[in-house]
Amino acid sequence: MTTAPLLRVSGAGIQFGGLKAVSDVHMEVNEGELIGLIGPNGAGKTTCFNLLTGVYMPTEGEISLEGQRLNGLAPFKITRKGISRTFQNIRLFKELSVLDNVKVAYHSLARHSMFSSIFRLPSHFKEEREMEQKAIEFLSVFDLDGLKDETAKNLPYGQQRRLEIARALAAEPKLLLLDEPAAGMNPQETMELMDLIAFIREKFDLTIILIEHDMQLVMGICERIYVLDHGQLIAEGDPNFVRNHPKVIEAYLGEEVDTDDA
Ligand SMILES: Nc1ncnc2c1ncn2[C@@H]1O[C@H](COP(=O)(O)OP(=O)(O)OP(=O)(O)O)[C@@H](O)[C@H]1O
Repeated sequence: MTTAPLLRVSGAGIQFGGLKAVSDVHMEVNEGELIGLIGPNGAGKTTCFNLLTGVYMPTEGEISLEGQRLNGLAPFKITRKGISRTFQNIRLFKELSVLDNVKVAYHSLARHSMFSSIFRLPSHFKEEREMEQKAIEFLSVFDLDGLKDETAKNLPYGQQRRLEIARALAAEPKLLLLDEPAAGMNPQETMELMDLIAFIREKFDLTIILIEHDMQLVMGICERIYVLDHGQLIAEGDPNFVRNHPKVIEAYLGEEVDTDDA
């Protein structure tokens, strides 16, 4: 018996004016997979994430999650359906506490009504308490619970990156999209982050797509990799297949890249 993929991207693309930033992309991602999305600068990786999360509406093709079409849905609706993400440039509420950053993400899913919030009904307080408890649990996974009252902007860079992932997870996604989560981290932080990604994938039953420039890192943890160049998929397969693919080698020529075994 074959099971349907969690995410299916069929010929998706987007055109900005005369520029086809992404074109005819096909992807099938199964539940539980950890997938790499790589490609040279400007290849269209972030644009793909923007298509998957409703930031941009595809001008061609179709995107579906668990068989449900996502084209045209607003980003918050797509989050509710189960896709959340982090950004290449960290996007936190910098003036809020670490805890509040995670709680804000919960609020987008909260069941309590505007009525119960405005009139401060018991159900409102109960849900608030539960939310806070859950937020602290999330923070502890990322070793940030001890910093819950710290203002987000005061965290060192590596911890801000981890907080961003915690926040994305608070939306209880099925599919987590990580856009260069290790950008700006030192090698030690990067190693720790990769362990953390492997850990949260198991703990929260996640499917993950990871954009990352560090090839060694991608090759080390991803089972399958999609490679984009000039907005088009040029290769897809396991790390070994991809690192030896002539089109991939050609696309990366001129870029400093280390494809040695991780
Ligand atoms: N809103 C937009 N309007 C016009 N062009 C855009 C827009 N968003 C992306 N592009 C173009 O689409 C192409 C792909 O950009 P994208 O940021 O997706 O690449 P990338 O692979 O993520 O690059 P990098 O690795 O440098 O982050 C680029 O040529 C970019 O200029």
